[in-house]
Amino acid sequence: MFPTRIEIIPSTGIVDQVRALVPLTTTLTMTCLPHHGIERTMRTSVELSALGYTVIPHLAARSIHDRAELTRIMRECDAAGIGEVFVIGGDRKQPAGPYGSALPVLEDIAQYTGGRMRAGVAGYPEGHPTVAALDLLDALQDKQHLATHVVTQMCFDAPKILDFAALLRREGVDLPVWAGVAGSVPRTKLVALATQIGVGSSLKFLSRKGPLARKLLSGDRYSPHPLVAGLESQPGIAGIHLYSFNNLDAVPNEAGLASSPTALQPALIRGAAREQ
Ligand SMILES: NC(=O)C1=CN([C@@H]2O[C@H](COP(=O)(O)OP(=O)(O)OC[C@H]3O[C@@H](n4cnc5c(N)ncnc54)[C@H](O)[C@@H]3O)[C@@H](O)[C@H]2O)C=CC1
Ligand SMILES: Nc1nc(=O)c2c([nH]1)NC[C@@H]1CN(c3ccc(C(=O)N[C@@H](CCC(=O)O)C(=O)O)cc3)CN21
Repeated sequence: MFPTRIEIIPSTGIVDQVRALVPLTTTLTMTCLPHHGIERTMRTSVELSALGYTVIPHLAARSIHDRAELTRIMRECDAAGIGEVFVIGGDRKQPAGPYGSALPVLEDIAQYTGGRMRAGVAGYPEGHPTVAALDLLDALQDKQHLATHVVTQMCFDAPKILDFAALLRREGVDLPVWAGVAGSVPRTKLVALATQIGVGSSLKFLSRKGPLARKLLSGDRYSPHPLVAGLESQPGIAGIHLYSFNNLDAVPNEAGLASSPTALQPALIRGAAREQ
């Protein structure tokens, strides 16, 4: 089984929800949305870290107000025992401060921490709605000496993720690739979220593709099970980054795990606890 990390959104009440449903040994990654800001990501990360979880805050470059804020964040990470962050450009149209993209944030983090902070960066197996594929590849090549791994944007197609990992190798990017996979969330919610983040067309394409693809989207909930199985059968992927969208509930009994694909999310959440 792949090592698995669970991405959560720092919504109100999430700390109690995580505490109730997710094993303490799990690695969690904490989204940074433009309307939340980084402070909320950091506050929730520090709280969960204090409870004993391994937490990876997302630092959206465009949401950082100034360099002093970044040094504050690094100090908070240090005090909380947080040794890894995920550095992303961010969805804010206009940067709040001096950082327009991930690279200068990675550079400052490396400088402030003497290279001790591990940092993930994003990869796009299906491209990006507004940034050209070559620009994204250039950016990855520029960032790789400061990064420890790549996490892929949500994608619904195993061959596309594997091809992307192979492309990175050919282009000289040797970082481990974690596959970004949507968790078991209600289908209508997934379609809305995928559209919002610019991967809606791949999801719609999937829904027209064939019996297996249709099965993924049939019923009330998306199931990541066939996608994860498709990745597991091939080399090239370091682990699963599960976009849970905070659907951490519905932990079934053990008997349900082997046969029910919708039970995969709880299985992955339990599996995530074995990453360490
Ligand atoms: N994959 C993920 O998990 C997430 C992806 N994003 C999206 O990813 C974009 C790029 O972030 P990274 O992959 O870290 O690339 P990056 O920050 O390394 O930048 C790569 C290229 O995209 C441009 N860019 C970055 N943010 C932009 C924006 N908001 N609008 C227009 N151009 C932008 C940069 O100027 C650069 O040419 C974000 O702006 C956002 O749309 C945001 C949050 C999470
Ligand atoms: N472009 C982009 N931006 C992102 O923020 C992002 C990606 N891509 N790809 C992977 C994940 C998925 N992300 C998301 C996207 C939307 C919600 C979401 O639930 N949005 C709710 C608001 C939640 C809240 O405010 O508490 C919504 O209704 O918009 C969560 C995580 C974060 N990441």
